[in-house]
Amino acid sequence: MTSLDQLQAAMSGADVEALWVSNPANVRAITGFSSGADGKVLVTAQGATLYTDARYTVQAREESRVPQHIARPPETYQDAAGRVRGQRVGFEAEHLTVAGLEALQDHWDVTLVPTRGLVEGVRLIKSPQEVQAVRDAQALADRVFAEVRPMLRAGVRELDVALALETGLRRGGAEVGFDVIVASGPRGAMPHGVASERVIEDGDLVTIDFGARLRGYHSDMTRTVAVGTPSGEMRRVYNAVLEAEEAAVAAIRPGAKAGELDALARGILERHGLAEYFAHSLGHGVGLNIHEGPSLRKGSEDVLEPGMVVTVEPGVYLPDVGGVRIEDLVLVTEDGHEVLSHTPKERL
Ligand SMILES: CSCC[C@H](N)C(=O)N1CCC[C@H]1C(=O)O
Repeated sequence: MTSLDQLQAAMSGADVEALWVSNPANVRAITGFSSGADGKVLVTAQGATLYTDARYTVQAREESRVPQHIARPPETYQDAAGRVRGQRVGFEAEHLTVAGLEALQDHWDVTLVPTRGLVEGVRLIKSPQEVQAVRDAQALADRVFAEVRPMLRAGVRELDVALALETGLRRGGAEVGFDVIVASGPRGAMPHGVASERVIEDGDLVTIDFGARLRGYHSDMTRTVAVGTPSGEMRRVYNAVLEAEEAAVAAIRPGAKAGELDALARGILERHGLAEYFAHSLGHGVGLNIHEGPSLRKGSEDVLEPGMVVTVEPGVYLPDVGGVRIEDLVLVTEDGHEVLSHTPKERL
């Protein structure tokens, strides 16, 4: 759903006449072809061509918004060579492998120019259809969380909670967006504590971070829930994280500077003496990739615009003790924001 016109304008700004796109999500963004990992795109002033192989003839015809050329290397490169001879051709420096670059050098009579973030820049602002896909993915995740919430009790393995979430997402027609994080008790100190065999205990806080992928688009949400009564220390941590999260969400609007949102959340945790345990950024954009721009991190100069979809997910991680993270998925609107994740947050 990426606008080709916008991409061609970005290419001009980067002083390239053509662009060789190898990043799977970028291939999908330009063409709609869902097997982006088995495709490449050549964008020129005339338009875009999807290159993929004969396993995808029918699928590419059904899905792609741009003309397709079915071939395998080296024929792929030979066909593209004729379209770009003598030009300045950009390649995606952050994604093309060394072998991939060598293949271009071997087959093309062009000036190859490393580029960064051209397609990603266009992907920052979601179209209405893209927003709908993220919205639908999150609505499914909210429904699945509500179904699974009653099983969060002492005696249940983290793995079984993850399996129930995964099954719910799959039954709902989605893929599992990323490895489900279920981090209970002391494991909560691991921001990426994917579900383990640990058995949840009475008094644990359990951090659950999961998302659906629907029509290629992700959702992302974290809730930390109490099983029984957690310690006073962990309840204080929970309430501090909740305060930081709610304040940062409330500050989301067009023109907000991503670095300042991070600083706002970090400042609240600082007041609670917890900033040193906030071990990651405040959030990130979400779309075809679970992590994409804009970046809501310390020092980020990204500025929010309507149509961006971002997470707000402060966390505090106390080694050997436990952790808390609370995350909402938020759409930046013309006059502020809309929270897309509707799962209630516990008050401890
Ligand atoms: C591996 S995908 C993780 C999704 C999660 N919501 C997330 O983005 N984070 C959890 C810890 C911080 C943040 C991250 O930067 O990975």
